[in-house]
Amino acid sequence: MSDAISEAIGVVARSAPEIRNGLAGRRRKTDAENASGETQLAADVWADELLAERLTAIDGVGQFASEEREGVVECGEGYGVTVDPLDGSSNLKPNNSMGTVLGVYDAELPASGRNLVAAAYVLYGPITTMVVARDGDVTEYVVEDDGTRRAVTEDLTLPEDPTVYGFGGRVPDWTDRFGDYAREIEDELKLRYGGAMIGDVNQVLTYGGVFAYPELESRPEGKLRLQFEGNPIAYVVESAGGASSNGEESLLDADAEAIHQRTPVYVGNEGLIERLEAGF
Ligand SMILES: O=P(O)(O)OC[C@H]1O[C@](O)(COP(=O)(O)O)[C@@H](O)[C@@H]1O
Ligand SMILES: [Mg+2]
Ligand SMILES: [Mg+2]
Repeated sequence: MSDAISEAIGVVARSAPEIRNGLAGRRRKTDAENASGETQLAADVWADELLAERLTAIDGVGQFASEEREGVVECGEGYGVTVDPLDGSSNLKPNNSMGTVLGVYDAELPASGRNLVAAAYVLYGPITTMVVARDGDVTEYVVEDDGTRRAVTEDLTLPEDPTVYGFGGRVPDWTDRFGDYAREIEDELKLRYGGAMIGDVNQVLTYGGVFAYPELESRPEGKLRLQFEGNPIAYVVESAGGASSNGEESLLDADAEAIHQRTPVYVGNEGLIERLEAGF
């Protein structure tokens, strides 16, 4: 069974250069909406289909779910695999960073983050990198054009002295308690917000700090999805010595109720997440 975990990580790595190269011709909107009610880009649909085909073919993968498809695909016996095929796809038009997010759950989907056995993401930045968390270790790789990975940072951990923050959502839509927290953080750290969770979280992992897509007045449940985004990113950040929260508890402890359920997401250095929870 554990081979299926490596296989899933390998499939995402090997697909990354292909996904990157296929983006240029797929920047247009389709007429379709995903299960979260967002208009899909041609690239979202294409990356979803490519990853679905390859991940469901792995022996030991029993279920596949994606932000870009309604239901869970049953494909055999074994792990539940989730993907956000393209994270931050509204960045495709202005040609800014985007990512791909993978979660491997040893449980039926939707599943608690405590059932994750691995999580990983690809960052399509100036170079293509991949961060993989497994068995408590986090490794950063450069992904070569042929899809092979070269480790560049082993035992990745958050720097102790945080320097950056990035918070999503419109400021007037923030709740008072999140606004109060943001004001404190603005005094201490430097704003870096790129509009793709993966890019924004990767700089928190690199420089230390905090990323949030918070609860909003108009949408207390926030924007990001627990199964495809919140849990895998929490698993990576916690494995790197940081912390995660939905405002009350670790994202990994949140109840999994529906495959596309949303959640507020707060991840970063432990002290910064503790302060957030203390003010909530
Ligand atoms: O445009 P906003 O409101 O800042 O939202 C940005 C957030 O939405 C997302 O783009 C949602 O992910 P998708 O692009 O996969 O739907 C996150 O990557 C990002 O953190
Ligand atoms: Mg996303
Ligand atoms: Mg997406």
